[in-house]
Amino acid sequence: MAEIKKIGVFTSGGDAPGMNAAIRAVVRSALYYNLQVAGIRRGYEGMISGDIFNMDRKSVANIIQRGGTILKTARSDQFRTPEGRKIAYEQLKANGIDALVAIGGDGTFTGARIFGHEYDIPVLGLPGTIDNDLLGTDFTIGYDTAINTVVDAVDKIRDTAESHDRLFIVEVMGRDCGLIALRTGIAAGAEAILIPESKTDLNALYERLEKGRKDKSSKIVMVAESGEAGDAFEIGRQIKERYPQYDTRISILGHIQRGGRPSCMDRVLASRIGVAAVEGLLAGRRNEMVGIISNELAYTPFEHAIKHNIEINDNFLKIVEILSL
Ligand SMILES: Nc1ncnc2c1ncn2[C@@H]1O[C@H](COP(=O)(O)OP(=O)(O)OP(=O)(O)O)[C@@H](O)[C@H]1O
Ligand SMILES: O=P(O)(O)OC[C@H]1O[C@](O)(CO)[C@@H](O)[C@@H]1O
Ligand SMILES: [Mg+2]
Repeated sequence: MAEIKKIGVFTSGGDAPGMNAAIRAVVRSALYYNLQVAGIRRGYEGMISGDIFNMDRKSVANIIQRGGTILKTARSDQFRTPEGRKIAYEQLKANGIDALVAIGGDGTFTGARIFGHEYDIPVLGLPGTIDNDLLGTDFTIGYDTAINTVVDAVDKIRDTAESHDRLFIVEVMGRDCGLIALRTGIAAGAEAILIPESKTDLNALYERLEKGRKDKSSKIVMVAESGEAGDAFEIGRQIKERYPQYDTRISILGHIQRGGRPSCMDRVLASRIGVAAVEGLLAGRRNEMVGIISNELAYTPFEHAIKHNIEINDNFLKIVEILSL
Protein backbone atom coordinates (compact mmCIF):
# COMPACT_ATOMS: atom_id res chain seq x y z
CA MET A 1 0.00 0.00 0.00
CA ALA A 2 1.41 3.36 -1.06
CA GLU A 3 2.18 5.89 1.66
CA ILE A 4 -0.45 8.61 2.01
CA LYS A 5 0.94 12.12 1.67
CA LYS A 6 -2.04 14.20 0.60
CA ILE A 7 -5.71 13.78 1.42
CA GLY A 8 -8.50 15.31 -0.66
CA VAL A 9 -11.74 16.24 1.13
CA PHE A 10 -15.10 17.10 -0.42
CA THR A 11 -18.81 17.44 0.37
CA SER A 12 -21.43 15.97 -1.94
CA GLY A 13 -25.21 15.56 -2.26
CA GLY A 14 -27.50 17.74 -0.16
CA ASP A 15 -25.67 19.98 2.30
CA ALA A 16 -26.12 19.30 6.01
CA PRO A 17 -25.38 21.39 9.11
CA GLY A 18 -22.12 20.17 10.57
CA MET A 19 -20.41 19.52 7.24
CA ASN A 20 -18.11 22.47 7.97
CA ALA A 21 -17.21 21.01 11.35
CA ALA A 22 -16.35 17.76 9.53
CA ILE A 23 -14.18 19.56 6.96
CA ARG A 24 -12.39 21.37 9.78
CA ALA A 25 -11.77 18.11 11.63
CA VAL A 26 -10.35 16.41 8.53
CA VAL A 27 -8.09 19.35 7.63
CA ARG A 28 -6.79 19.94 11.15
CA SER A 29 -6.18 16.27 11.89
CA ALA A 30 -4.44 15.74 8.54
CA LEU A 31 -2.11 18.63 9.40
CA TYR A 32 -1.65 17.23 12.91
CA TYR A 33 -0.39 14.00 11.32
CA ASN A 34 1.89 15.95 8.95
CA LEU A 35 -0.17 15.25 5.86
CA GLN A 36 -1.07 17.74 3.16
CA VAL A 37 -4.72 18.32 2.52
CA ALA A 38 -6.65 19.64 -0.49
CA GLY A 39 -10.25 20.81 -0.70
CA ILE A 40 -12.31 19.76 -3.71
CA ARG A 41 -15.18 22.13 -4.50
CA ARG A 42 -18.70 20.97 -5.41
CA GLY A 43 -18.16 17.29 -4.75
CA TYR A 44 -17.63 15.04 -7.74
CA GLU A 45 -18.25 17.97 -10.09
CA GLY A 46 -15.12 19.72 -8.81
CA MET A 47 -13.18 16.49 -8.89
CA ILE A 48 -13.91 16.22 -12.61
CA SER A 49 -13.31 19.89 -13.43
CA GLY A 50 -10.20 20.07 -11.22
CA ASP A 51 -11.59 22.69 -8.84
CA ILE A 52 -9.06 21.69 -6.20
CA PHE A 53 -7.01 23.86 -3.81
CA ASN A 54 -4.58 23.33 -0.97
CA MET A 55 -5.90 23.93 2.53
CA ASP A 56 -4.10 24.95 5.71
CA ARG A 57 -5.22 25.36 9.28
CA LYS A 58 -6.48 28.89 8.55
CA SER A 59 -8.71 27.68 5.67
CA VAL A 60 -10.98 26.13 8.28
CA ALA A 61 -10.83 28.84 10.94
CA ASN A 62 -14.16 30.15 12.20
CA ILE A 63 -16.33 27.62 10.35
CA ILE A 64 -17.29 25.08 13.03
CA GLN A 65 -20.43 27.08 13.85
CA ARG A 66 -21.54 27.70 10.27
CA GLY A 67 -24.25 25.82 8.38
CA GLY A 68 -23.86 24.81 4.73
CA THR A 69 -20.45 23.79 3.42
CA ILE A 70 -17.52 26.06 2.58
CA LEU A 71 -16.50 23.51 -0.05
CA LYS A 72 -19.92 23.81 -1.69
CA THR A 73 -21.72 20.74 -2.90
CA ALA A 74 -23.38 19.34 -6.01
CA ARG A 75 -25.08 16.35 -7.52
CA SER A 76 -22.96 15.19 -10.46
CA ASP A 77 -24.39 13.23 -13.37
CA GLN A 78 -21.00 13.01 -15.06
CA PHE A 79 -19.54 11.05 -12.13
CA ARG A 80 -22.15 8.36 -12.73
CA THR A 81 -20.33 7.53 -16.00
CA PRO A 82 -17.02 5.60 -16.26
CA GLU A 83 -15.66 8.41 -18.47
CA GLY A 84 -16.44 11.02 -15.80
CA ARG A 85 -14.80 8.94 -13.07
CA LYS A 86 -11.69 8.45 -15.22
CA ILE A 87 -11.28 12.22 -15.58
CA ALA A 88 -11.84 12.58 -11.82
CA TYR A 89 -9.05 10.09 -11.09
CA GLU A 90 -6.68 11.84 -13.49
CA GLN A 91 -7.41 15.18 -11.79
CA LEU A 92 -6.68 13.69 -8.37
CA LYS A 93 -3.36 12.29 -9.59
CA ALA A 94 -2.47 15.63 -11.23
CA ASN A 95 -3.03 17.29 -7.85
CA GLY A 96 -0.99 14.73 -5.94
CA ILE A 97 -4.00 13.44 -3.99
CA ASP A 98 -3.57 9.87 -2.83
CA ALA A 99 -6.54 9.39 -0.48
CA LEU A 100 -10.04 10.84 -0.12
CA VAL A 101 -12.52 11.74 2.59
CA ALA A 102 -16.05 11.95 1.14
CA ILE A 103 -18.65 13.77 3.22
CA GLY A 104 -22.19 13.03 2.04
CA GLY A 105 -25.07 10.61 2.01
CA ASP A 106 -25.95 7.25 0.47
CA GLY A 107 -25.57 8.50 -3.11
CA THR A 108 -22.14 9.94 -2.39
CA PHE A 109 -21.02 6.62 -0.90
CA THR A 110 -22.51 4.66 -3.79
CA GLY A 111 -20.28 6.70 -6.08
CA ALA A 112 -17.29 6.43 -3.72
CA ARG A 113 -17.65 2.67 -3.55
CA ILE A 114 -17.63 2.29 -7.33
CA PHE A 115 -14.69 4.70 -7.63
CA GLY A 116 -12.75 2.91 -4.88
CA HIS A 117 -13.13 -0.38 -6.74
CA GLU A 118 -12.24 1.06 -10.15
CA TYR A 119 -9.13 2.92 -9.03
CA ASP A 120 -6.44 2.28 -6.47
CA ILE A 121 -7.25 5.13 -4.15
CA PRO A 122 -8.35 4.71 -0.53
CA VAL A 123 -11.64 6.44 0.25
CA LEU A 124 -13.35 6.82 3.63
CA GLY A 125 -16.75 8.44 4.08
CA LEU A 126 -18.29 10.67 6.72
CA PRO A 127 -22.09 10.47 6.92
CA GLY A 128 -23.26 14.02 6.17
CA THR A 129 -26.99 14.16 5.46
CA ILE A 130 -30.05 15.39 7.31
CA ASP A 131 -31.89 12.20 6.32
CA ASN A 132 -30.15 9.80 8.78
CA ASP A 133 -30.66 7.13 6.11
CA LEU A 134 -27.38 5.24 6.56
CA LEU A 135 -26.52 2.09 8.42
CA GLY A 136 -23.33 2.04 10.51
CA THR A 137 -23.98 5.12 12.58
CA ASP A 138 -26.66 5.98 15.11
CA PHE A 139 -26.92 9.47 13.66
CA THR A 140 -25.65 11.25 10.58
CA ILE A 141 -24.10 14.72 10.66
CA GLY A 142 -26.93 17.24 10.23
CA TYR A 143 -29.81 15.10 11.46
CA ASP A 144 -29.82 16.49 14.99
CA THR A 145 -29.81 20.10 13.79
CA ALA A 146 -32.52 19.38 11.21
CA ILE A 147 -34.88 17.71 13.67
CA ASN A 148 -34.44 20.61 16.09
CA THR A 149 -35.27 23.03 13.27
CA VAL A 150 -38.40 21.00 12.50
CA VAL A 151 -39.51 20.90 16.13
CA ASP A 152 -39.01 24.65 16.45
CA ALA A 153 -41.10 25.22 13.29
CA VAL A 154 -43.88 22.84 14.35
CA ASP A 155 -44.07 24.47 17.79
CA LYS A 156 -44.76 27.73 15.98
CA ILE A 157 -47.33 26.08 13.74
CA ARG A 158 -48.98 24.69 16.89
CA ASP A 159 -49.40 28.24 18.25
CA THR A 160 -51.36 29.37 15.23
CA ALA A 161 -53.18 26.03 14.86
CA GLU A 162 -54.32 26.31 18.48
CA SER A 163 -55.51 29.89 18.03
CA HIS A 164 -57.59 29.03 14.95
CA ASP A 165 -58.70 25.51 15.97
CA ARG A 166 -57.02 24.11 12.88
CA LEU A 167 -55.67 20.81 11.66
CA PHE A 168 -52.24 21.08 10.04
CA ILE A 169 -50.57 18.60 7.74
CA VAL A 170 -46.84 19.27 8.09
CA GLU A 171 -44.52 17.75 5.48
CA VAL A 172 -40.87 17.19 6.34
CA MET A 173 -37.89 16.01 4.28
CA GLY A 174 -36.14 12.67 4.37
CA ARG A 175 -36.04 11.44 0.79
CA ASP A 176 -37.33 7.84 1.16
CA CYS A 177 -36.73 7.70 4.87
CA GLY A 178 -39.20 8.60 7.63
CA LEU A 179 -36.71 9.16 10.45
CA ILE A 180 -37.08 12.96 10.47
CA ALA A 181 -40.88 12.68 10.62
CA LEU A 182 -40.82 9.95 13.23
CA ARG A 183 -38.72 11.71 15.85
CA THR A 184 -40.07 15.21 15.28
CA GLY A 185 -43.64 13.92 15.33
CA ILE A 186 -43.09 12.56 18.82
CA ALA A 187 -41.26 15.68 19.98
CA ALA A 188 -43.93 18.03 18.63
CA GLY A 189 -46.83 15.99 20.02
CA ALA A 190 -48.31 15.08 16.63
CA GLU A 191 -51.65 13.27 16.43
CA ALA A 192 -50.32 10.98 13.70
CA ILE A 193 -47.19 10.36 11.64
CA LEU A 194 -47.14 9.05 8.08
CA ILE A 195 -43.81 7.58 6.94
CA PRO A 196 -42.75 5.60 3.86
CA GLU A 197 -41.54 2.62 5.92
CA SER A 198 -44.96 1.74 7.28
CA LYS A 199 -47.90 1.20 4.99
CA THR A 200 -49.82 4.44 4.82
CA ASP A 201 -53.25 3.53 5.96
CA LEU A 202 -55.42 6.58 5.58
CA ASN A 203 -58.29 4.71 7.23
CA ALA A 204 -56.17 4.31 10.35
CA LEU A 205 -55.45 8.03 10.22
CA TYR A 206 -59.18 8.80 9.91
CA GLU A 207 -59.91 6.51 12.84
CA ARG A 208 -57.26 8.28 14.90
CA LEU A 209 -58.76 11.67 14.06
CA GLU A 210 -62.28 10.47 14.85
CA LYS A 211 -61.37 8.66 18.06
CA GLY A 212 -59.32 11.59 19.28
CA ARG A 213 -60.55 13.93 21.97
CA LYS A 214 -63.24 16.12 20.45
CA ASP A 215 -62.30 19.20 22.46
CA LYS A 216 -58.75 19.30 21.06
CA SER A 217 -58.36 22.64 19.41
CA SER A 218 -55.35 21.84 17.25
CA LYS A 219 -54.19 18.74 15.45
CA ILE A 220 -50.87 18.08 13.76
CA VAL A 221 -50.29 15.29 11.26
CA MET A 222 -46.61 14.84 10.33
CA VAL A 223 -45.97 13.51 6.85
CA ALA A 224 -42.63 12.40 5.42
CA GLU A 225 -42.05 13.32 1.79
CA SER A 226 -42.31 10.41 -0.69
CA GLY A 227 -44.94 8.50 1.23
CA GLU A 228 -47.13 6.18 -0.80
CA ALA A 229 -50.33 8.11 0.00
CA GLY A 230 -48.91 11.11 -1.83
CA ASP A 231 -47.56 14.42 -0.64
CA ALA A 232 -49.06 16.66 2.02
CA PHE A 233 -51.29 18.37 -0.57
CA GLU A 234 -52.82 15.08 -1.63
CA ILE A 235 -53.35 13.92 1.95
CA GLY A 236 -54.74 17.34 2.84
CA ARG A 237 -57.13 17.16 -0.12
CA GLN A 238 -58.46 13.81 1.06
CA ILE A 239 -58.85 14.99 4.65
CA LYS A 240 -60.67 18.13 3.53
CA GLU A 241 -63.01 16.05 1.40
CA ARG A 242 -63.82 13.69 4.25
CA TYR A 243 -63.90 16.25 7.06
CA PRO A 244 -65.14 19.52 5.61
CA GLN A 245 -65.81 20.62 9.20
CA TYR A 246 -62.06 20.73 9.94
CA ASP A 247 -60.28 23.93 9.11
CA THR A 248 -57.28 22.26 7.46
CA ARG A 249 -53.98 23.84 6.40
CA ILE A 250 -50.85 22.41 4.82
CA SER A 251 -47.30 23.41 5.59
CA ILE A 252 -44.26 22.14 3.69
CA LEU A 253 -41.19 22.93 5.76
CA GLY A 254 -38.77 22.48 2.85
CA HIS A 255 -35.17 23.60 2.76
CA ILE A 256 -35.13 25.48 6.06
CA GLN A 257 -34.50 21.96 7.40
CA ARG A 258 -31.08 21.89 5.73
CA GLY A 259 -29.82 25.27 6.95
CA GLY A 260 -28.70 26.88 10.15
CA ARG A 261 -25.98 26.62 12.75
CA PRO A 262 -25.15 23.03 13.58
CA SER A 263 -26.19 21.79 17.01
CA CYS A 264 -23.60 20.84 19.61
CA MET A 265 -24.33 17.15 18.93
CA ASP A 266 -23.64 17.55 15.20
CA ARG A 267 -20.43 19.49 15.81
CA VAL A 268 -19.11 16.88 18.23
CA LEU A 269 -20.12 13.99 15.97
CA ALA A 270 -18.45 15.66 12.96
CA SER A 271 -15.29 16.39 14.94
CA ARG A 272 -14.98 12.86 16.33
CA ILE A 273 -15.50 11.04 13.07
CA GLY A 274 -13.51 13.60 11.07
CA VAL A 275 -10.43 12.79 13.14
CA ALA A 276 -11.24 9.07 12.90
CA ALA A 277 -11.39 9.29 9.09
CA VAL A 278 -7.83 10.60 8.86
CA GLU A 279 -6.59 8.11 11.43
CA GLY A 280 -8.44 5.33 9.58
CA LEU A 281 -6.78 6.21 6.27
CA LEU A 282 -3.38 6.22 7.95
CA ALA A 283 -4.17 2.81 9.41
CA GLY A 284 -4.84 1.47 5.90
CA ARG A 285 -8.64 1.49 5.93
CA ARG A 286 -10.57 2.07 2.69
CA ASN A 287 -14.08 1.84 1.21
CA GLU A 288 -15.72 2.35 4.59
CA MET A 289 -17.94 4.89 6.29
CA VAL A 290 -16.94 6.15 9.71
CA GLY A 291 -19.77 6.42 12.21
CA ILE A 292 -20.59 6.20 15.88
CA ILE A 293 -22.69 3.37 17.26
CA SER A 294 -23.55 3.42 20.96
CA ASN A 295 -20.87 6.06 21.53
CA GLU A 296 -18.14 3.90 19.95
CA LEU A 297 -16.40 4.57 16.64
CA ALA A 298 -17.47 2.19 13.91
CA TYR A 299 -16.10 1.62 10.38
CA THR A 300 -18.73 0.12 8.08
CA PRO A 301 -18.12 -0.99 4.46
CA PHE A 302 -19.87 1.36 2.02
CA GLU A 303 -21.99 -1.44 0.58
CA HIS A 304 -23.44 -2.12 3.99
CA ALA A 305 -23.84 1.54 5.02
CA ILE A 306 -25.92 2.38 1.95
CA LYS A 307 -28.36 -0.49 2.29
CA HIS A 308 -31.81 0.94 2.24
CA ASN A 309 -33.56 -1.14 4.83
CA ILE A 310 -33.20 1.29 7.73
CA GLU A 311 -35.14 -0.24 10.58
CA ILE A 312 -37.91 1.83 12.04
CA ASN A 313 -38.64 1.29 15.69
CA ASP A 314 -42.33 0.34 15.66
CA ASN A 315 -42.49 1.36 19.26
CA PHE A 316 -42.08 4.98 18.16
CA LEU A 317 -45.34 4.83 16.22
CA LYS A 318 -47.06 3.17 19.16
CA ILE A 319 -45.82 5.98 21.40
CA VAL A 320 -47.50 8.51 19.12
CA GLU A 321 -50.76 6.58 19.32
CA ILE A 322 -50.63 6.32 23.11
CA LEU A 323 -49.68 9.93 23.66
CA SER A 324 -52.11 11.49 21.22
CA LEU A 325 -55.14 10.71 23.41
N1 LIG B 1 -24.55 4.91 -8.81
C1 LIG B 1 -23.73 5.97 -8.75
N2 LIG B 1 -22.58 5.98 -9.47
C2 LIG B 1 -21.73 7.01 -9.43
N3 LIG B 1 -21.97 8.13 -8.70
C3 LIG B 1 -23.09 8.18 -7.98
C4 LIG B 1 -24.03 7.11 -7.95
N4 LIG B 1 -25.05 7.45 -7.13
C5 LIG B 1 -24.77 8.69 -6.68
N5 LIG B 1 -23.59 9.13 -7.16
C6 LIG B 1 -22.96 10.44 -6.98
O1 LIG B 1 -23.19 10.93 -5.68
C7 LIG B 1 -23.82 12.20 -5.77
C8 LIG B 1 -24.61 12.49 -4.54
O2 LIG B 1 -25.68 11.56 -4.42
P1 LIG B 1 -27.13 12.03 -3.95
O3 LIG B 1 -27.56 13.18 -4.81
O4 LIG B 1 -27.99 10.83 -3.92
O5 LIG B 1 -26.90 12.65 -2.51
P2 LIG B 1 -26.50 11.96 -1.15
O6 LIG B 1 -25.03 11.81 -1.09
O7 LIG B 1 -27.30 10.73 -0.94
O8 LIG B 1 -26.90 13.09 -0.12
P3 LIG B 1 -28.38 13.54 0.33
O9 LIG B 1 -29.29 12.37 0.19
O10 LIG B 1 -28.20 13.98 1.73
O11 LIG B 1 -28.76 14.66 -0.57
C9 LIG B 1 -24.61 12.12 -7.06
O12 LIG B 1 -24.94 13.39 -7.58
C10 LIG B 1 -23.62 11.40 -7.97
O13 LIG B 1 -22.64 12.28 -8.46
O1 LIG C 1 -31.24 19.31 -2.92
P1 LIG C 1 -32.64 19.03 -3.36
O2 LIG C 1 -32.69 18.64 -4.77
O3 LIG C 1 -33.58 20.09 -2.97
O4 LIG C 1 -33.02 17.70 -2.59
C1 LIG C 1 -33.94 17.52 -1.58
C2 LIG C 1 -33.61 16.22 -0.90
O5 LIG C 1 -32.36 16.38 -0.26
C3 LIG C 1 -32.51 16.10 1.12
O6 LIG C 1 -32.75 17.32 1.75
C4 LIG C 1 -31.27 15.51 1.69
O7 LIG C 1 -31.05 14.30 1.08
C5 LIG C 1 -33.72 15.17 1.19
O8 LIG C 1 -34.28 15.14 2.48
C6 LIG C 1 -34.59 15.75 0.11
O9 LIG C 1 -35.40 14.75 -0.45
MG1 LIG D 1 -29.18 10.39 0.05
